[in-house]
Amino acid sequence: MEKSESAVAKLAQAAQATDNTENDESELPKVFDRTHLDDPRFEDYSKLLKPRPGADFSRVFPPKICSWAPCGTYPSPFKSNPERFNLGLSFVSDEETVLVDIIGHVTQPTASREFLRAGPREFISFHPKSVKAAIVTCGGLCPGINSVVREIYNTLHHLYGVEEIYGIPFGYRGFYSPDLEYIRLTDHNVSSIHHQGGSYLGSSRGGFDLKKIVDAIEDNNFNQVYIIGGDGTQRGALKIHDEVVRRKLKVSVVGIPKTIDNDIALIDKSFGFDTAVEEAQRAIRSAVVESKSAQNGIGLVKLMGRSSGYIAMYATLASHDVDICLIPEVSFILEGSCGLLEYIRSLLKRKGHCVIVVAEGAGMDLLKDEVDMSKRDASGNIKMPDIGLFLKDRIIAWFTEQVRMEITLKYIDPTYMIRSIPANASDCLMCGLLAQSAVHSAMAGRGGFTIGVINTQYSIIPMHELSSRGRIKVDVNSRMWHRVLATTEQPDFRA
Ligand SMILES: Nc1ncnc2c1ncn2[C@@H]1O[C@H](COP(=O)(O)OP(=O)(O)O)[C@@H](O)[C@H]1O
Ligand SMILES: O=P(O)(O)OC[C@H]1O[C@](O)(COP(=O)(O)O)[C@@H](O)[C@@H]1O
Ligand SMILES: [Mg+2]
Repeated sequence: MEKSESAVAKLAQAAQATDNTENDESELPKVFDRTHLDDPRFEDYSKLLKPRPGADFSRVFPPKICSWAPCGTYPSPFKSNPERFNLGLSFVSDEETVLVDIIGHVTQPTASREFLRAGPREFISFHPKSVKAAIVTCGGLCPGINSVVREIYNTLHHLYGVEEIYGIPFGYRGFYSPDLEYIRLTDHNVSSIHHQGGSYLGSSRGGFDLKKIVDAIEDNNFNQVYIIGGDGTQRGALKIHDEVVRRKLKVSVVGIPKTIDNDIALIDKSFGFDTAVEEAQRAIRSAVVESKSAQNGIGLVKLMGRSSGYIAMYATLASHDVDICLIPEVSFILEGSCGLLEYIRSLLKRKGHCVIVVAEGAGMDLLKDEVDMSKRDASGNIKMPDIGLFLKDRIIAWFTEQVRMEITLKYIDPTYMIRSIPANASDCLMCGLLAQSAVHSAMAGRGGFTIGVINTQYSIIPMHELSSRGRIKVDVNSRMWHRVLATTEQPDFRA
């Protein structure tokens, strides 16, 4: 079959012939007429499924837009053109779910929350020519943001045939700031952004104004809004979704979790985290070299992690060279026989050198007098004093003034270097799949959801499921933290 005769082309012709507006969807080929909101088929599919025998499963599916705004139903372009779109061979149905809790116990009944599995659907709720998409990136940088933006564009444009895709500049404020212009995304301007670190669209903290943002969405006729950001951003995305539902707008609000800190609940890992941990190895290796090359050498590396120590923990485990790992979740004391300083002295005596990794949020109780709760960034995050510099000064002072021992301490702070680089291969892969999953789910008419990887499966998570859980922290009773203690052999620095 000639490409011009493909189903996509036919859909496109039909759409153009009807002036591309939502109201003209009635002119487009439809599989069934699902525009009546009282149609029982609009019900959340999860309610129609029978419970699994002998199991306590809790299905949590995101809403379908057709439950608050009229939608059509169209065949996926992959369905009617299998020779071009192999994806049509692997449709995912709304009966496929992903279990959150997969570790069982022989004496316990199986029970788990259960989310919808992401993937292309056989039928879609947006005619591709009626889609006007917006993509926004908020919060701190993270490797892979550009890969996500580019793949959302590519999936919308090249797989579904969507023409109008815009980037919102500099985070939430970009929706409404008069001095900022939306960026029309094209093959040309996104072609190589995945090779660059940072955000091609720009990002920012603060600037969340619900009314102005949803007014902008409504005034500009955006009907798919992809929001890439961390916990704060996702909380904002849920508010936008709720307001969209309140106004009964046919808009799919989609979250893609982003944070370098990997502290988002439920999901296996956030994109960019692997890359950051890998880049942190370079700093740790430098610290090892410096410390080993000096008499009584100490290498001190500060890594990101304002409220959680995942980067420090994984970087420590990956390096196998770290003697002490300090994270926000575990308090420590400096002085005394159980203190950090005495332990450093014992390491120098035993090994001649030592390497310390400290997460930026560690030891805040030691710095509590310096924490000024009124000093916050635009998103309300507390500006914290520098634990790395504090430790450096205290260690040098203690050895010089109290122990009277000559040491060489090299302090390495790669903070922004680990997040400003492009994503590594495994993160690039994840970014691509997250973006594709996000687009497939939005095209299928879901709204108010976040895409995440759960037990290696790409899943559609209702936004409130993430927002209600907030940021997670390292569990100091977990096997992972116990592995850190086993690898470093560090003691408990608590009195
Ligand atoms: N509770 C919230 N409700 C609405 N918007 C929020 C909330 N918290 C943060 N935001 C907005 O989300 C964006 C990013 O938040 P921030 O905390 O800086 O980064 P991250 O999303 O990575 O956690 C900012 O524009 C901020 O104004
Ligand atoms: O200096 P900035 O840009 O505020 O970013 C620093 C902070 O951002 C973080 O990386 C987390 O923020 P995000 O969740 O936005 O990625 C922290 O670990 C770090 O303290
Ligand atoms: Mg945050």
